[in-house]
Amino acid sequence: MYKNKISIVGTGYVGLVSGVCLADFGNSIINVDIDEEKVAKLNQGEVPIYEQGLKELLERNLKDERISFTTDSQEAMEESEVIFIAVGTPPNDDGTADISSVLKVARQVGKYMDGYRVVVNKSTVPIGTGRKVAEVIEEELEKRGENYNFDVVSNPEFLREGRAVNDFTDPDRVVIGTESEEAQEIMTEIYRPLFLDDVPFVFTNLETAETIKYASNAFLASKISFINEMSRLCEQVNADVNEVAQAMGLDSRISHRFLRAGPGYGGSCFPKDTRAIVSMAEEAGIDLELIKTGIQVNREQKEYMADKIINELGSGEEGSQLAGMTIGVLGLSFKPETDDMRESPALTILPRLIKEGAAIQAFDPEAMKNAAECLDEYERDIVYCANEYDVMKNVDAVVLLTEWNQFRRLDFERLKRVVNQPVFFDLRNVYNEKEVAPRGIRYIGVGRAARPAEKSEKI
Ligand SMILES: NC(=O)c1ccc[n+]([C@@H]2O[C@H](COP(=O)([O-])OP(=O)(O)OC[C@H]3O[C@@H](n4cnc5c(N)ncnc54)[C@H](O)[C@@H]3O)[C@@H](O)[C@H]2O)c1
Ligand SMILES: O=c1ccn([C@@H]2O[C@H](COP(=O)(O)OP(=O)(O)O[C@H]3O[C@H](CO)[C@@H](O)[C@H](O)[C@H]3O)[C@@H](O)[C@H]2O)c(=O)[nH]1
Repeated sequence: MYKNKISIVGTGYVGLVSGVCLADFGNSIINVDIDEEKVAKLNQGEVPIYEQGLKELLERNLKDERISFTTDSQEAMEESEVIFIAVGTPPNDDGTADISSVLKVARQVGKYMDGYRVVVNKSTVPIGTGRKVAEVIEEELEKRGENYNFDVVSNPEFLREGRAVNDFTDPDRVVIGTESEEAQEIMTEIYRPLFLDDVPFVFTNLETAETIKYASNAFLASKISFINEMSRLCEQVNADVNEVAQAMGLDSRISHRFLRAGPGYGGSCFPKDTRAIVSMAEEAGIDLELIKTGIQVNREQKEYMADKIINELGSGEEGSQLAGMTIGVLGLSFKPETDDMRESPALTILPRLIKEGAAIQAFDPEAMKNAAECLDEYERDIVYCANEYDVMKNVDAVVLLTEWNQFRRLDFERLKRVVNQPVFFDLRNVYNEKEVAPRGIRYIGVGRAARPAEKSEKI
């Protein structure tokens, strides 16, 4: 049985969730970060991100002393035979992934290791990075005149924000890319509860594992762009995209998952990883046309949603279409159950509405602090409200932007009483025209059948 300590460098979504969950699997974890404040809070059991179930799991494993947090990477790396790299790989301006933090950690491994080490890349890194990590470690060892043995493993992470603990502890697969049998055995021990639970393990080489991560994200992102493009067609031909997606999904080769039309995908992964795979393919002389088009469709979809609102409500006067109007916005994060605003459709749609003269009243259960930071240049145009019904007060339209559970059962009678104009844009197709329109509220979804002519006049 594998007994040594494991270092996990990085305490973001991936590093922290991996650390806490692997501790819960019975491993002894040292979680390292350069952020002193974060480390101090984590040692007190405070979780800096909003993630279901994480706090309870952290508290339990801190109490049982299976996990600790530190800024001292040297001590952590000296004490651990296995070192996970889970630091950020943000996009450079040209779309390529910035792997400087990953290589920095690799350099530290080379500096501090004092025996055999398994270095596990959990960050999403360009194909070939595993080999670079090995080179950097070799360089450092050479400088020291040492010749310790080590293996590099690619172990990409597939968790979703908001469901991270669940995804980590009940994954569809675990991918382990390494040519070393010893490292493979150690990795299997670390994930032993999943291995025993018959979770599929994919053992492959470094490059294949790195490619699996990008290919998976690019496929899912393209699937969303596909249905979003279909939604535009549906609007023109009196079809309903929800029904189309549902029926398509009944074909098990297609599956209905990730086939929900909406305002476009956001978040820290799909936008960044699709751009990165396109860049790395270009470097390899390959033009990923399909993925490039998916990215373009997604960019357009966010604008298309803003156009939808402006065209429906606007005066026709370019630049001041929405002058004097107030629009209520429900949800700001890129998806429910997270406070993450990265690449959220709200960051495209709200500025467009404001530029056309609208004032915004908005509410999000978790993301308002982050939203206020991201949208600080529009500070004077956005009022952040206490709840969904305050958002609706005296507005000229309500826009459902993120499908938080509490927005899935709105009191439309109350909405009608407090709004100035009863217009409801449902950008996540949570409702449908049949249930909303009979209450005297104009309903506009995404890719839904065009309304009958007599109902389509503006109110
Ligand atoms: N967020 C997700 O849902 C998700 C899912 C799968 C994969 N990924 C990938 O995992 C990686 C990490 O993503 P994240 O969302 O956890 O990032 P994040 O930005 O939330 O966290 C990164 C953490 O690493 C720390 N850090 C940076 N440099 C460091 C260093 N040299 N030493 C120690 N700590 C350092 C930062 O302080 C930060 O706490 C990325 O490559 C990302 O693409 C993310
Ligand atoms: O049918 C769908 C499904 C998702 N989305 C949008 O797609 C984005 C991403 O959603 P989701 O995949 O749930 O969130 P992430 O946390 O970004 O997770 C993705 O990115 C992670 C980081 O790489 C991967 O680990 C996960 O497997 C992958 O799902 C969000 O804006 C969603 O609103 C849709 O519009 N329609």
